[in-house]
Amino acid sequence: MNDTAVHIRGLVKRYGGTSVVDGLDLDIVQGEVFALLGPNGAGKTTTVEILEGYRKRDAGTVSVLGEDPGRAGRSWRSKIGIVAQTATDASELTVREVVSHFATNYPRHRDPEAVINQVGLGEHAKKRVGRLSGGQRRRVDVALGIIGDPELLFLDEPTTGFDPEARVRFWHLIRQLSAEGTTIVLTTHYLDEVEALANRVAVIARGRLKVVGDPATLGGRATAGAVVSWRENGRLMEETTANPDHFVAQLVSKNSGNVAGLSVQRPSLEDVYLQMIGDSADGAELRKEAV
Ligand SMILES: Nc1ncnc2c1ncn2[C@@H]1O[C@H](COP(=O)(O)OP(=O)(O)OP(=O)(O)O)[C@@H](O)[C@H]1O
Repeated sequence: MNDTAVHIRGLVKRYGGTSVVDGLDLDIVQGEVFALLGPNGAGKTTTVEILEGYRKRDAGTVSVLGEDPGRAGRSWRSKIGIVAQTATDASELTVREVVSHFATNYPRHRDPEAVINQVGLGEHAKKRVGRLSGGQRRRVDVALGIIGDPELLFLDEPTTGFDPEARVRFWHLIRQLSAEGTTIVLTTHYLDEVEALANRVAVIARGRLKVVGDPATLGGRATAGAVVSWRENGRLMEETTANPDHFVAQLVSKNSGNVAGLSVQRPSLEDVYLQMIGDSADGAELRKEAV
């Protein structure tokens, strides 16, 4: 059985002679939550829109659920869910009307009421979409993305504008969809979202793949040196060590089991991501912009 949901080899997209996607290779396995991470303008949305069949490529091979998105038809499209970066237009229709109407596009769709509740809009079902707040309207986008019960769901910066409670609720929904077998391609700038949701993450810069892997171990962060800190006689002490388990055991033993303010910190996903981006030309550009 072919368990590859997305297969990309040598993908190129050019605008005015500049390659904004520049020889990208990626494989996304069925059932995984796969995150795309990269600075503004890295080529993430362009790549995703090619995978969705909404942009033409200039070179390379692309297969999404076994078909070329540039040529695939209606039955393929009905297996794809999309939450695009640009939000749904303000509508005079109510949330319930919009979601129910959208459902009729799909041969096999979820129950509109259940979906409205899942995205946390149950008490706003009778409100016109145009009267919702920005974050609530974004939740309508998510509802429309999942109403067709997609096999593959593209989420392009889905939680922008969400309040913290809505984000946690959204994460719960994504985990639920993933547990049911939906493959999810998530583009986000929130590193905590990547850590909370993604099985694997690809870091893209200037249209090229820099690294792909498990967010927990990306860039060797799980085995990188750790900073152990603690308080001794009222002073803050710090030690960088490649073997924090051993160091902490010694510290605990030396202090008869009582170490004040003990903490062990390994590089965060943000640390390794910024390091990777900083190592590239994009980082140099970002630093230049920041001056
Ligand atoms: N239709 C277009 N015509 C010309 N250039 C374009 C077009 N669409 C995108 N680009 C350029 O391609 C590059 C990649 O854009 P893209 O939207 O894919 O980046 P991104 O990684 O999704 O960025 P962000 O994080 O800001 O959403 C950018 O430099 C952008 O200006």
